[in-house]
Amino acid sequence: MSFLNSRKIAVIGGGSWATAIIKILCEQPNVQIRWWLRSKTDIEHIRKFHHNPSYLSDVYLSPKKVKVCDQMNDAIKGAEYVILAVPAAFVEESLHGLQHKHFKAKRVVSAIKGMIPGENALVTDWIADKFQVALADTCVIAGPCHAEEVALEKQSYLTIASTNGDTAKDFSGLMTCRFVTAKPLDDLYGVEYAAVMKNIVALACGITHGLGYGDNFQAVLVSNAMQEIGRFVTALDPREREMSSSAYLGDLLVTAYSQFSRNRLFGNMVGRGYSVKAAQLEMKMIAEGYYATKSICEMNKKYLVNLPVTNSVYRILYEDLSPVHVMEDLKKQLN
Ligand SMILES: NC(=O)C1=CN([C@@H]2O[C@H](COP(=O)(O)OP(=O)(O)OC[C@H]3O[C@@H](n4cnc5c(N)ncnc54)[C@H](OP(=O)(O)O)[C@@H]3O)[C@@H](O)[C@H]2O)C=CC1
Ligand SMILES: O=C(CO)COP(=O)(O)O
Repeated sequence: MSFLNSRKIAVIGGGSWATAIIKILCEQPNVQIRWWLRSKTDIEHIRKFHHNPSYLSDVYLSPKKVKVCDQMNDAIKGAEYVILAVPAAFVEESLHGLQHKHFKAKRVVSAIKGMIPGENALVTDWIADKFQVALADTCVIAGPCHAEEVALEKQSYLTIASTNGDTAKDFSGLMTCRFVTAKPLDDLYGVEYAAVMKNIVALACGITHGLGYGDNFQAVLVSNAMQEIGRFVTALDPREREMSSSAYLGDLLVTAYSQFSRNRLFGNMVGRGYSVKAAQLEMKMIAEGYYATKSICEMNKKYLVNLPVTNSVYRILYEDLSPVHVMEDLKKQLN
């Protein structure tokens, strides 16, 4: 396959998910990936040794398919798809200096399960607004999938959601390989909000686990939380959707129960008595649910949906209330 015929993809972000996505894409015979990451030392290391020293360092990154770039412009120039894989809180800073013209004739893929803090915007909405990209030229990568399991080539499923069926189908093809099955779906908002909210639930699961609650309680917490996510998503974007499918329930389950979940780990530290600041300092990785909790609670001032789990996490993380007391209170609201 010549360079001219290859699929050109830019990946923005140097963390575990960006590294895993590149591994998946490299399974395609005909891709050329340009990868922007902010760390100059990581860039140098990847150029020399073809592994990311900071995240998923076992993953081999073929130099035939992957070119690392320290300039954002070089990464996105000529790309058909631009995949955003930095935590939501750093999207604005990472894309600083880019304008509408840089996104012309490109489709933007959000691999992010978070909201732009301060603006309380979904990443696809924010991109559409800020860079005048048509919403139909955006899509999201969702579904229950931890980067660490991709690195181990454990069978995984992804959902590619877009309002544009052709984009969802085409990009699903690029994300399907020996160990990943990606399926298209047309519910962009529902999938994106569910992916944001499941992180908050995983924080709650971590907190209760850290406090000493067991599996019996967590099952009740997760099933109540699933109803909560359904209520919120329906209030914002009412339509028929199968909430028990893997893009919604599946992602909630893996994040709530997996040893690899950053959000669960963060919550667990808070439940065991770490302050929020100390837990953040302890973790190199980012727990999106921390930011999402604030965004969803602020948004909900308008929608007034009953969100007992999200409100409880907010009270612990942002009002500095005792996790013990907040969970005692939550217990009375579950069924
Ligand atoms: N990891 C996973 O399994 C999955 C993650 N996602 C989503 O992917 C997105 C990216 O997360 P993930 O790859 O896991 O992140 P990680 O927690 O693995 O890595 C953190 C990333 O954030 C960057 N970062 C940290 N602080 C800053 C800062 N102040 N300014 C700019 N960048 C900073 C790091 O860059 P540096 O190394 O230079 O510090 C690194 O790229 C999130 O929205 C997450 O929800 C979605 C599905 C699965
Ligand atoms: O979204 C994920 C798995 O589907 C990753 O969740 P964490 O960020 O909690 O690790």
